[in-house]
Amino acid sequence: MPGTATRGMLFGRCVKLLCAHGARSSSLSPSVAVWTKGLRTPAAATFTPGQSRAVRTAVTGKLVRNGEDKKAVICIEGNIASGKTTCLEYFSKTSNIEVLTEPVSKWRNVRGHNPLALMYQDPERWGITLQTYVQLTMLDRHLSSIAAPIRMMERSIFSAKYIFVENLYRSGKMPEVDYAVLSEWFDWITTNISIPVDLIVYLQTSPETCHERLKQRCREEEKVIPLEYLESIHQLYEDWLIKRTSAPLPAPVLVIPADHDLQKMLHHYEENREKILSASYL
Ligand SMILES: Nc1ncnc2c1ncn2[C@@H]1O[C@H](COP(=O)(O)OP(=O)(O)O)[C@@H](O)[C@H]1O
Ligand SMILES: Nc1ccn([C@H]2C[C@H](O)[C@@H](COP(=O)(O)O)O2)c(=O)n1
Repeated sequence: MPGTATRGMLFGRCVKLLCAHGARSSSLSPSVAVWTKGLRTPAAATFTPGQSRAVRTAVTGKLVRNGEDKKAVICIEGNIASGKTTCLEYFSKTSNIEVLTEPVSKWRNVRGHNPLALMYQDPERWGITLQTYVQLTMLDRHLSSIAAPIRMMERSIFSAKYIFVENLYRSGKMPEVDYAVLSEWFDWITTNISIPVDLIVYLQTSPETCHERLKQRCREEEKVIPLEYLESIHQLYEDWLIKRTSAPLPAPVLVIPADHDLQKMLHHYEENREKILSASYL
């Protein structure tokens, strides 16, 4: 139909935009890898031996970033200040693992603006702004090329939506129209782009522990966070990853109790090393 863009055309434009942006000035990872739309029929796949970026297809019909779909993806999930960065730091010393922390520095400075601070100051006005940017930067994290065979990420595009956007909306701090627009974006992305996750590691803490660690970390923007905010985030995490009643799980969940002191936590990480890394055999 004249003037009507198909989904494929829309995606083509989207990828071209990302490429152009990456090449120009974006602080997002440059999108230079070859992309392909996964075909529904595996028999129709074309594969050129010896070319690392050869065209590959998937049975799902989703767009796949070539080569990256073979790597294991582990997402470390948990409340604010639960110890995710500390956990990633520990595993960063393991060869074969590339860790990708949450792009918080971008959320604190996008072209001179601080949407994280704005969101905490006035969530009704700035929640959509922050969460739109979080969604983009988390997608960029999921799709970035890495050299190692195992990708360990802090959080995911899934928790951004199922925990933080959901929390803003349910607490009445995000207007319904903002929630609807963010949901449309999220649904489009997850329907059309392959975002594989092999394992979720849930650092399970009490909100009180996080509150203490948050105060200790003393991030300027977060000084206004009350215990009740951490309780809401905790409840949403429990509903998603433990009760499994709220939103789809993108991967199996390994729960690590994380209220313990640092030394004990490092010991727990070591104890769970094999279970965590076994995600790469799946
Ligand atoms: N097991 C622990 N016991 C005490 N403090 C911790 C522990 N793990 C992390 N911390 C401290 O708590 C704060 C938040 O930890 P961090 O790893 O940044 O959490 P997250 O990345 O989940 O927000 C930091 O100051 C960190 O040094
Ligand atoms: N979708 C998201 C993700 C994170 N945040 C906030 C919460 C914290 O203030 C900060 C970083 O989180 P941490 O890694 O310390 O747990 O970003 C958010 O508002 N929305």
